[in-house]
Amino acid sequence: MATVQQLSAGPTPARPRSTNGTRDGDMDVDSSPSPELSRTASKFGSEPQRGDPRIVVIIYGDGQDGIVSTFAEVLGKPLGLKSGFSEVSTADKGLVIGIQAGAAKNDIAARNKDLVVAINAHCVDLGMPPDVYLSEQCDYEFLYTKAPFFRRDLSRFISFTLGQINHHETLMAKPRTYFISTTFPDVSAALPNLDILTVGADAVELRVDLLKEPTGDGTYSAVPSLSYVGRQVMLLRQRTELPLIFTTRCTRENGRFPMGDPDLYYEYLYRAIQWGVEYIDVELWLPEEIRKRLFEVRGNSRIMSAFHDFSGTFRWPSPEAQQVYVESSKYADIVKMIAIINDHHENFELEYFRSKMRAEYPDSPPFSGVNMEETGQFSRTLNKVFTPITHPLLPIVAAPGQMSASEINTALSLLGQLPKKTIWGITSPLFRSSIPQAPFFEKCFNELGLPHQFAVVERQPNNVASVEAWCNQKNFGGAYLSPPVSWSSLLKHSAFFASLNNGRGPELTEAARVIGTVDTIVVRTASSLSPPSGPASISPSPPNHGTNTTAGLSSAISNLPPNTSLVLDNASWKGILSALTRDLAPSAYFGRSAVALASSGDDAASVIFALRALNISKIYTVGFKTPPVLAKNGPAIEPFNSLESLQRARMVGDDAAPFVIVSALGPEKSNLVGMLVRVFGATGRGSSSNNTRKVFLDLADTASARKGGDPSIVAEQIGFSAYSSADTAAFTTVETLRLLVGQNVPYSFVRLASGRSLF
Ligand SMILES: O=C1C[C@@](O)(C(=O)O)C[C@@H](O)[C@@H]1O
Repeated sequence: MATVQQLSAGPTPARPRSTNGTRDGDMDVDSSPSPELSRTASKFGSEPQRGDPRIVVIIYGDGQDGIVSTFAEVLGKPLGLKSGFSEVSTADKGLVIGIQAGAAKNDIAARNKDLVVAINAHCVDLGMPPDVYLSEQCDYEFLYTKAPFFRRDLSRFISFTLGQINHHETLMAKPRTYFISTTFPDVSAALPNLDILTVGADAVELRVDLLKEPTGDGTYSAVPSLSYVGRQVMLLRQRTELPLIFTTRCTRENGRFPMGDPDLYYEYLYRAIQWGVEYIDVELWLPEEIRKRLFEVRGNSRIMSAFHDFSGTFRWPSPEAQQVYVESSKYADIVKMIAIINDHHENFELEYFRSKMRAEYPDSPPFSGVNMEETGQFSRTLNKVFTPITHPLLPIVAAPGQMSASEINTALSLLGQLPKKTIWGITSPLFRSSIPQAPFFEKCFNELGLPHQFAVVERQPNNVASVEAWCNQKNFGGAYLSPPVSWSSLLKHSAFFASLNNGRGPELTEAARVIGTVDTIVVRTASSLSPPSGPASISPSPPNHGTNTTAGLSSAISNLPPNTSLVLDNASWKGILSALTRDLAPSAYFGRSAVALASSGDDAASVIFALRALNISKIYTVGFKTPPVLAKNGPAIEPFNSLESLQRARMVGDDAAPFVIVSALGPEKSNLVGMLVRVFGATGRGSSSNNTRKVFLDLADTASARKGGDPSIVAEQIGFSAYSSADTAAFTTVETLRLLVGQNVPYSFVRLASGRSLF
């Protein structure tokens, strides 16, 4: 199962090694060989980890003890209240402890940092700032509003700060990443348009130096106060699931943050770490001890070292440029260098610098390097790690020459770097989607300036090999398959697929291999095969296409362009995982048991794979036989094959009773599903000792006619949190788009664009 990331005590969990954009071949899941297939080495970057094992202590304000139970619920732990840190002992392991703010002040400084992690939870409705002493002393600070309350925000905050989720490795393994530099004086203005603004972005930068805090007399404070900034971070995080980048750009580097007092930077940047901001921009000019300290105390946040040269005399081939790179690398998870150039050829000098640094310092962090102004725009199309982008809806561009995602893609396509492809949605007659997919994909492509075409086609119902007609084309750009198809029958029946890679077949991700079915076919070209900042020596072995034959199959002619490889993947398990962890931290699931309902092992496979990623310890199954590859090295599997077995599962102690029920049965089985939900709902809440609501996920198509009532309504009535196929479908679409076109489209945009209300 997922590797356990052990974190050291104190605010400074051990530094996970920077991936440097390289793909790591290790997967902790079942790894029995499938020799006929070449496997893609994909790491569970965003797969849940156990994270920080310390006791979580929530400091709460007067009358705000409700927030302690919400934290406990989200973490899936029982809670206890104490009147000081000195009362917390190892006997409290496994609990979430609440301490009232007044009492916490007495001994927070003397707390045992190896034992507890202190989180100051402050409701901004009660006024800002929070108690200054507590803010300084705590490990992390959670700012929230009571009405509306955003549980997703709390779940993400606590999962991130405790190291249960972290998207950095996944992002660095993407062929290209972008961040949008917001330039609003007050982010409230951005909130209504945030979904559209962030299409194509992998992270959102908050330019703290550009925020304008009104002083009340018609002017603005020279530096926005931490109170103002904290509220802005909170507002942004409540409305976007994307990682944030916290930037205090100085006056010399095109920003407004004064340079007179470097300690001010430490104060703001450290507070951003405490707020659980994912990326912290640390300027290179800051004194080394400040950069070093920030790096050491960064917890799970990642440091983006930043260097800008506006002099016009900076030269990429100079020894100074290399020195800047080396110095930046010392305390960084990403190195960013940005300069004004005078001539177009200097863009090529930057490219040479990029590859030289990669070759000379293969272990240094991923490098983001671009040039400014119009002359430098070419470099913005070539940079692959966190390219800064703008959007027409922003008040100003954050730097001269910034381009939007759409402009970058348009430029790439004009330069022949992003050839027009056809992407297919391959369905079969029985699986026509209730939501028209073509207009949605077209909308995304339009918004992103992608030249591709999208079309939905129907394959023959009993002939999986018929998909090859769309895939074996020169301009094939990838496909999603709904319903998914078994990869083994694809290889068995399709001469084209079997012949790829010299007869070894297409690449197969670990998820697709274990789940057994494929719902996404990704096209990899030689350039997209090598990660953005991986060692220069990595070179993909070009597959030999053309006239390969495999035993028992006639020869197949591949029409794919040379140096092209196909990857069979499965995105749906990620959709399930994301839906299950939207409002709960992964730890709420660790070690618990689950019920999975499906009418076949194929339908259940992605559910089991997702439950396994959540470290579920036991799965009771209904209606299917678990495929052996999934049963191996995973949670214990117990089929409900009699009333007695069901009764037994009901009677186990509360903590062992099923906590999550996932049904992949069709809408015609709603009666049965509702009945089972009632059976397990009757055992009450998550356990006698904690108050986490149980979870029910119904994967039945909500638009189809049901037989019997809606089991989600039943579930909610008896105290479950219920999620539907619409939730998983939107998360799966996010993943599918990421896989097919390499671009991030926010979940909220997907829900909005598919005509559904948000959350
Ligand atoms: O560092 C950068 C890059 C940038 O300066 C640009 O050139 O696009 C824009 C800034 O907002 C960001 O912090």
